[in-house]
Amino acid sequence: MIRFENVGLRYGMGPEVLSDLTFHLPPRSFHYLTGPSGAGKTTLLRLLFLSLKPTRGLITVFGKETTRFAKTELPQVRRRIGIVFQDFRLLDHLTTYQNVALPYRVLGRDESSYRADVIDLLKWVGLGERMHVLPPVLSGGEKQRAAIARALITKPELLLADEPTGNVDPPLARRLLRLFVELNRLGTAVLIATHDLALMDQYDARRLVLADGRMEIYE
Ligand SMILES: Nc1ncnc2c1ncn2[C@@H]1O[C@H](COP(=O)(O)OP(=O)(O)OP(=O)(O)O)[C@@H](O)[C@H]1O
Repeated sequence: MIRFENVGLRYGMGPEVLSDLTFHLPPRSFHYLTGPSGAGKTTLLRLLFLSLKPTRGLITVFGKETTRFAKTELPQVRRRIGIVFQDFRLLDHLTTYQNVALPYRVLGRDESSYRADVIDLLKWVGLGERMHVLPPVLSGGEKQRAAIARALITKPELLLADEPTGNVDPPLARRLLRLFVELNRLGTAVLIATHDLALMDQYDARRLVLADGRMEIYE
C-alpha cells in the first residue's frame, strides 16, 4: 500500500533527519513507530501523509510514485489516509459533530447523506453525548477521540496517529488502543507513533524503530 525505498529527508540545508528508509506498509497491517525524541517520527508521518517531499529516494502510495501525483490529486489521496495530529487541530468555533463532518462539508455533500455516519462514528469513539459541544469544553481525552473520529470519517485505508496516548491517563490510553485494534480488525491499516512502552506491551505489533536517522524493523 505504501512503500519507501532509500528515502532521505533533510530540512533546508540541515543534516539528514531520515536516511535510507526502506519499508513497506501492507494493507490491513498494524505498526508502531517509535524512537527517541527528535528521531524523526513526526517527520516520517508527514512524509506518509504527503505533506513533505523526500529529498531523495522513492515513496509509492496506493501504487503510484508520489512525484507523479498532480497537486490537484493530493486531497483525494489524503482522504484515503486519516491522520490524528499531536495537537488535534480541531476548530474551536465548530461543534464536535461539525468538526467530524467537516471533510464532507468541504466536499459539498448534502448533510442528509453523512449525518448518520457522523453520529455512529461519534458513538463508536464514546462521544455520543458530547457531539454538540465546542472543543474548548472537551477534556484532553475527548479531544483526542474527536480528532480520531474526524480522521476516520472518510473511511481511510490507513490511519496515522502521532502520540495518541501522550496526553491521557493509562485507562484511557488502553481504551484508545482498543479502538485502534478494533479499527484494524475492521480492515484499516494503522500506524501509531508513540513513546509509550506500556502501550506497546499491551498489543503486540511490528515496530518501526527510528534512531540516528535510520530505521530498524522488529517483527
Ligand atoms: N520544520 C522543521 N525545520 C527544521 N528542522 C525540523 C523541522 N521539523 C523537525 N525538525 C528537526 O527534525 C528532527 C526530527 O524531528 P521530529 O519532530 O520529526 O522528531 P520526533 O521523533 O517526532 O520527535 P518527538 O518525539 O519529540 O515528537 C529534529 O531534530 C527536529 O529538530
